[in-house]
Amino acid sequence: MFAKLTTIKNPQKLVTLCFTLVFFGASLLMWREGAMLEQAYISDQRNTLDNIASSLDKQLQHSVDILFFYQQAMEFSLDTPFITNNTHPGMKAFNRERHKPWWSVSYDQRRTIPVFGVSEAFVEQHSDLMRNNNTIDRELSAALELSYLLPLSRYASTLQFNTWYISRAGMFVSSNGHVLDKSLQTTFQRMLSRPSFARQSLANNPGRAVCWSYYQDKENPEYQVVTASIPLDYEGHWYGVIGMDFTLDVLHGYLKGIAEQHSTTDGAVYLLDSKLTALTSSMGRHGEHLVMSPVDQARLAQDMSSNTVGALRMQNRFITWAKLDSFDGVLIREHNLYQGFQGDFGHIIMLLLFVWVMFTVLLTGTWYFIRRLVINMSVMQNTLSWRANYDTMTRLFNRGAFIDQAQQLSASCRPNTQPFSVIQLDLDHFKSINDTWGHQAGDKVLKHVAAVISNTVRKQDIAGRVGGEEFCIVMPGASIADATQAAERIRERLASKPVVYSAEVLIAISASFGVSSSTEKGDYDFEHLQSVADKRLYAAKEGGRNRVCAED
Ligand SMILES: Nc1nc2c(ncn2[C@@H]2O[C@H](COP(=O)(O)OP(=O)(O)OP(=O)(O)O)[C@@H](O)[C@H]2O)c(=O)[nH]1
Repeated sequence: MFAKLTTIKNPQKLVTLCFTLVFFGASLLMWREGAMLEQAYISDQRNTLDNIASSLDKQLQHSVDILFFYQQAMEFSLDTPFITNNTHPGMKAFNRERHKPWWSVSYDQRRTIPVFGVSEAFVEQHSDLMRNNNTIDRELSAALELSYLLPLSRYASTLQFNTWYISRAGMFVSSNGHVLDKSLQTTFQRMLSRPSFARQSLANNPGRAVCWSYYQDKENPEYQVVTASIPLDYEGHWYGVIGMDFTLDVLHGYLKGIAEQHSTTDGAVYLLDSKLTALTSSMGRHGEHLVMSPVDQARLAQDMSSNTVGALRMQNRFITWAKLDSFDGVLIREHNLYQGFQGDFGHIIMLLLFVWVMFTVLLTGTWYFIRRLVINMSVMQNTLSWRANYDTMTRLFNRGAFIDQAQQLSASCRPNTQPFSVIQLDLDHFKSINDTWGHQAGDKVLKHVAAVISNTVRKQDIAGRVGGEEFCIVMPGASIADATQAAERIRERLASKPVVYSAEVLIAISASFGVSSSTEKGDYDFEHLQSVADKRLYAAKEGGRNRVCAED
């Protein structure tokens, strides 16, 4: 195992790979933690908004229940009126006033709110209006009974700002009352034009359900209300509409209060109508703080088409939404990134991020340190292994490694009887170079000789320094003649050029060569071939040096 590891070519790459795996593994775990926290955050946000929506729903439903109570009271009155003929004081007053452009009838000044009305001519001008003399006494009776009940609504803890009844016979009752002057006609006209009235016709609301609408007065833009309205029908005839107005101020105050109750002051809660227009919010009377692009609105609408509560991330904002049961709209809560980080979940995420950054820094530091260590070890190992095989001065194989290589080569040539030759080389009078110019000069000569050998032999040949000033070359595929020629070339190159030791000192050198080959006797024993070459080298020395001897 260790041996395998030591032969890995790029241990630093392996270290980097291991650290990368650890980094990605740990980051994945952190990311998973973060994703789980995000889910918990989303559920928390949803629950909070769901609670707010339920509270608002409860309040609105309570108001709507009161609206139904008024409707039933008026239906009961239509069924069993207390005014049954024209002799009744209320009827007498109505008959006196009905032709005036504006009028009021009140039954008991202390307890009731007056019933206000417009003229006969006004009624005739409007296609939606109709004053039926056969039913007007019943309707007036019902309106007067409602005027008894409406002052009580202030004791019910509801959100409404104004409760009213508008009759198609040209009269109305409003819990906020009215001044008896010509503005009454304008008020009546405005009430007719509001969607809360128009949407309650038999054609527009065949199911006779509660209708929610938003209204902003064109002449007085500050007057903005959300209205719940229900029709008043009796014996198949549509008499009028009972409604409740909730001003944006009231709704804003309610949202603000409830948001504070749920400790959600760090994020705004908005009330949106069915067209996803923000009506009001916990931040301000209007919903103008909410900025939603058409794309965001489309995403929200799509999400809302299949759920009643949900959450969406929009750029750097987080939106939770909940549909309201009683109101045809939606409540949304907006949290920006900064607000998100302020809460408990934000703190945990920050801590997680901090741990991840610290871990990454430590891991990077450790990776750098270990990588450097491994690189240094690898360089040291390579140097040691090179030194085990090579001669540091000449950069040729050292004696041991050369003999190993030469034996392997001769063994590989033997099966095919491929020629295999050996050249043994010894510098002439090298001692006198050392003695004359010093050991440094001798070393330079040895390097020069090694360079000449390396540049002269072929790629497949191997050269080594086998003694002090002794070299050996093995040549696979070379016959005795080829090897002799090669030895001759080396000899000539050495003898023809002196070694430049310094500017003034040129050292003339020569060498003697002994050559042997398997082509002589079919002998592939390297040691034997080397000893033959050695003997011939001595013969060359004996014969006067600076020569090649290739035979006995
Ligand atoms: N500078 C240097 N000298 C070396 C090194 N190794 C061996 N020598 C010297 O090489 C010389 C070899 O001398 P000898 O064996 O007498 O041979 P020679 O002087 O070349 O004479 P012949 O071989 O007979 O021509 C010795 O003086 C060694 O000290 C070396 O690495 N560097």
